Amino acid sequence: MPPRFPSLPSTLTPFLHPFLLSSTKCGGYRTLSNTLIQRYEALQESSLPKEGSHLNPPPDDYSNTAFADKATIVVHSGPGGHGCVSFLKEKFIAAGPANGGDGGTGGNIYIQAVRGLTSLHKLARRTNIKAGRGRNGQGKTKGGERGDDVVIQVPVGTVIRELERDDPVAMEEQMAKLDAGKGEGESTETVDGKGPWKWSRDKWLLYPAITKEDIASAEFPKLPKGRKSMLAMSQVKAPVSLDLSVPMEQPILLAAGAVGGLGNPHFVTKTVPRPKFATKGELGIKITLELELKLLADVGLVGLPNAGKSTLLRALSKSRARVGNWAFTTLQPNIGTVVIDTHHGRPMLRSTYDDGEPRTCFTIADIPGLVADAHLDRGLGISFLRHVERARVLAFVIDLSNGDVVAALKALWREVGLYEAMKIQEEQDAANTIVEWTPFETVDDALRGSSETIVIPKRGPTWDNPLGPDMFSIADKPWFVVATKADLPETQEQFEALRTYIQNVNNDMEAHPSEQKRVWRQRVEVIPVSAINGHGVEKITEVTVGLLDA
Ligand SMILES: Nc1nc2c(ncn2[C@@H]2O[C@H](COP(=O)(O)OP(=O)(O)OP(=O)(O)O)[C@@H](O)[C@H]2O)c(=O)[nH]1
Ligand SMILES: [Mg+2]
Repeated sequence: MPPRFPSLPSTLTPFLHPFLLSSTKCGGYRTLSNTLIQRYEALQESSLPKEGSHLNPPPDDYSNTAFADKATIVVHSGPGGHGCVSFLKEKFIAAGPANGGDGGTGGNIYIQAVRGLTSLHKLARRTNIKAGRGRNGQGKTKGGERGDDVVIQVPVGTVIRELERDDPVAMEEQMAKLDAGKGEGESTETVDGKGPWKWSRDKWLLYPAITKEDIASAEFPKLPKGRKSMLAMSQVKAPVSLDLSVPMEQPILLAAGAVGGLGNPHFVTKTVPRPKFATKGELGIKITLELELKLLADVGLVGLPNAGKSTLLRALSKSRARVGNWAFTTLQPNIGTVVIDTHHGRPMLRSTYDDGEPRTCFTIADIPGLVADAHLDRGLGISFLRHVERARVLAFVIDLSNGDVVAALKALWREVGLYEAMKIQEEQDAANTIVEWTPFETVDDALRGSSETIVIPKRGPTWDNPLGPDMFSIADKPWFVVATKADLPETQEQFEALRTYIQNVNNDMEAHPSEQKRVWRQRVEVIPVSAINGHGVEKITEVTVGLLDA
């Protein structure tokens, strides 16, 4: 068929600007006036933004988005402040009563999943996170101030697992229990060994002017047991294992600050009216945690290398992802935020989260290009596919100027499908693992080599085990196709081929490109865009919001 309008170049622009070629009632084509054609052609010629603009940047105009999806941190709750040894000093009182204040409680460590964060890179840089120490008690029965709390904010979709815990108070309690079990009625006081006194030197704070004789003759009271603050009751149960998949209104307590020491008035007895000692504050808890961001972004851009994913991200957001006319420009994910409500006037689109709260933005992840056999770890392989698995909606970015588009889409789905099949197999293997172990209880056992076989049953993720195998399906995710580089010549046929193919998939006349059985069954959209000009990209926002709200 001859071109419908011979004077126009055969690019896809007609379907980006269909009004230019709309047919009239009588079936013929509306004749465009010469001036309109001229303007249109001028638009065509100057259609590529000049090099150096935001959407067609030189390769060195980029900023690396700091991104990390894993972090290991050590959190320390604050140690308690020391109790104070002090005595009232008044003009006519020679030896005033004890009035040392208690030490302040150490700061707590909280954790909270919030919307708006997209990466763990800030946490990955900070290995140790410490809450403030409680202040020491002071004279005149003045208690020490509390230590500063720390709230660790993580993106929604973070899974937290405890690797190691050092809780001195709990350890002490355990030891005390063991001791109590050994000799009934025996005192649990620690014996320093050297002196005649029954006290653990590192637990007590002594008056600076105390003499050896004082110590030797002093009746030290029973050492207070390792104490915990009331807050410790509401601490997350050890070992910590959390799957923070929804935003939290209130942070939760990971590690409570340790209690402060007791001031000397606590130790006043008839025999010791002016105790020259107080206790030190307890030590805080130290927990090593492994954080992993399971949900990467709302939308993941899946495409072959050089398809135009990073340019598309630039067109949709303020991202300065690196763009270059070669494969593998992008080596790690760039996350961009698409703002749909700037809080100036009416929002561009109305959208809400599952909990009814209005959505003001969504995130897009531009990930490295996918090559054939990526599931066998070619190209950036598995690391790339791991990111695909984590997006809520997938946008397949197809370059209309680069050969057979239907084949490109099928190749992308094939890789994703193969990866998924491999992952499911791996997880099933892991889930059915048989662990053999030999609990030698007696020497006889060891000699006979008796062993016990434990089969760990297949389990899905639960609150206790959020890292349990999850039988996810990538083909189950909502998806759409972005046909990009529509400004280039000879792309219209490719777009038509792609549209026809997707229509057939939508009408069940073609198999789903993933060739999986359980697939997302709703209407798949094909959106033509020219990302480099920013044309047609609003439709992507509209479709994405529709899918996220569904
Ligand atoms: N004409 C035209 N060129 C485009 C368009 N989008 C991207 N390009 C060009 O295509 C090339 C590759 O773009 P990128 O955005 O870096 O592609 P990518 O998919 O991120 O590439 P990798 O990160 O390597 O996978 C660049 O030279 C872009 O200027 C478009 O809509 N029209
Ligand atoms: Mg890129």
